[in-house]
Amino acid sequence: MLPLLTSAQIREADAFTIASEPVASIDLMERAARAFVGWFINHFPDRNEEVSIYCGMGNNGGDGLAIARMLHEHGYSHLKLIIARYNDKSSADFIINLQRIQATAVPVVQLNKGEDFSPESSTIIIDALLGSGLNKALDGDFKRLVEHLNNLSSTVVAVDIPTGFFADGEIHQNTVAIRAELVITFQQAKINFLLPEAAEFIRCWQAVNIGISESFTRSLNSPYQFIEEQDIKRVVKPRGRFSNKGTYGHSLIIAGAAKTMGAALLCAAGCVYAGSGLTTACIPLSGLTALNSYLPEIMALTRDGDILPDIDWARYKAIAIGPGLGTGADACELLAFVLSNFGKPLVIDADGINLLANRYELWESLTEGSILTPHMKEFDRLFGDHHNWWARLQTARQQAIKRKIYIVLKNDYTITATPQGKLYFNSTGNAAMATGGMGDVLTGLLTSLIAQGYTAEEACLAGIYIHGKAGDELALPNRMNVVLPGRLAQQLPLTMAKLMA
Ligand SMILES: NC(=O)C1=CN([C@@H]2O[C@H](COP(=O)(O)OP(=O)(O)OC[C@H]3O[C@@H](n4cnc5c(N)ncnc54)[C@H](O)[C@@H]3O)[C@@H](O)[C@H]2O)[C@@H](O)CC1
Ligand SMILES: Nc1ncnc2c1ncn2[C@@H]1O[C@H](COP(=O)(O)OP(=O)(O)O)[C@@H](O)[C@H]1O
Ligand SMILES: [K+]
Repeated sequence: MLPLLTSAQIREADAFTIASEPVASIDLMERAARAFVGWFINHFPDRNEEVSIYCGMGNNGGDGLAIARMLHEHGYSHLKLIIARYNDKSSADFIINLQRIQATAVPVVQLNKGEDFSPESSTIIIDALLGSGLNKALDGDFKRLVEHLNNLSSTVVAVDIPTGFFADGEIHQNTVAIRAELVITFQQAKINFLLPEAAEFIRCWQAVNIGISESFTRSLNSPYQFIEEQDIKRVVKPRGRFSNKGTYGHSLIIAGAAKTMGAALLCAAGCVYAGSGLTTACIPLSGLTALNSYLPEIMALTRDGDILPDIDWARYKAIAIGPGLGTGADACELLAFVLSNFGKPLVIDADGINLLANRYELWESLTEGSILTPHMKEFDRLFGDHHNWWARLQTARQQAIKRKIYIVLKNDYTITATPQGKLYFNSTGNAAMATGGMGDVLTGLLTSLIAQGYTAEEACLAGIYIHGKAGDELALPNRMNVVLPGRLAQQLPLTMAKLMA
């Protein structure tokens, strides 16, 4: 698990590393610049390309100066350095690096307050204007310069953070920040890189290690954590010898309606392919033929109008409710019936969530440890409108703590909020998975893991990781534009086996 830090915590971790390693801050800057240059050279190996490096006067600017010097040493022959002298103070390490670059042949241009910009012909721009020291929205000269740079057709590579983009906290709709093709960021992704508001400013990012103290970083006990493959490998367990279907639990999927049977089928598929020993689907009678022909492995418990199904609660180790269920009175009665009788944590998705949003009294019977898997719209239906993702994160955290539940907020980087107040960001998955029914497969997968004896937290973290990883395995090597949910379900056994190896 990689802890993700706020800007304030990053400053603390930098200071701790400087004092305890010990390393002089100018040498830490040198390390950061070297790490940046390593990646830059890999991506842009042409030494004849015109590169302009825009520097502020703080440490981000100091990095830019060191980067320019190193690129010069690596033979980049068309470098230009532009220093935006918009602040009254410069940092000590900026001044040292300015002296070092002035001893080279790299041309340096100064931009003073209010001054017009000279034409820019470079194909690559390195943005080292402002980094994690950003303390207010851009205005005045910085705003003008960033807008000017964004209007060019050059490729922008940002140092640590695109200038104007806050590393954490709310991103407002009218934010002005550098639009970077690539951000080479120090030590760890910044929290806001993982939220959808980043899409406008960050095409892709790469974190480079600069040796910030890992033990100190962990000791900060950040609520924000980034899931790594090794975390999941530690959790998933291969099937044992002498095991049988009873070893891997019985799951019940309560889903589907006459015209949304597909949701029930996909959810059941996610469940059975993820290894549930037995899977029963509680579906309307009209869907029975479809179920039997799509997945003969699944047993059926049919529903008939508003008559509540006869569920033998003790048989099931895990129950999911919601995909394609509808939001009518029948569905609502059914949800209330399950909530008050099962007595164990549930996985609630889709219409199950919509029903909870409409009937707040149902929350009362929600068992602690249950898992809710809303996408953004379902989340806002449950907890009210949010104007940005940072606010949504805070609500997810508060609600997960208050109700002692797991909230899996689905997105590019799906976020799991836990009753302990952690927010885990998932790193797998891709846009080929943005297809109706994909969430149904995830619900089945989570239910399956619970039936197999994983804890709710293990099921959430491993489930979302495996789901995204299966999507990556299908889409990325074949450059597929779309992956269908049914195909993804079929991939799960292979994805899981690889993680268990
Ligand atoms: N502290 C360290 O040890 C390290 C820092 N590094 C670099 O240092 C950066 C942070 O440096 P700084 O803390 O000096 O901050 P920045 O270089 O991001 O910003 C410089 C100063 O600009 C001013 N400023 C902030 N927002 C502004 C705005 N909207 N308009 C005008 N002025 C504004 C602030 O006074 C701020 O301190 C990181 O992003 C990273 O690039 C790296 O060298 C690695 C090591
Ligand atoms: N761009 C993306 N990157 C990563 N994962 C994605 C992306 N788009 C969709 N997904 C995943 O696909 C699933 C979609 O779920 P959901 O919106 O509930 O779909 P549905 O309700 O149609 O089944 C989620 O698990 C989500 O994380
Ligand atoms: K920057």
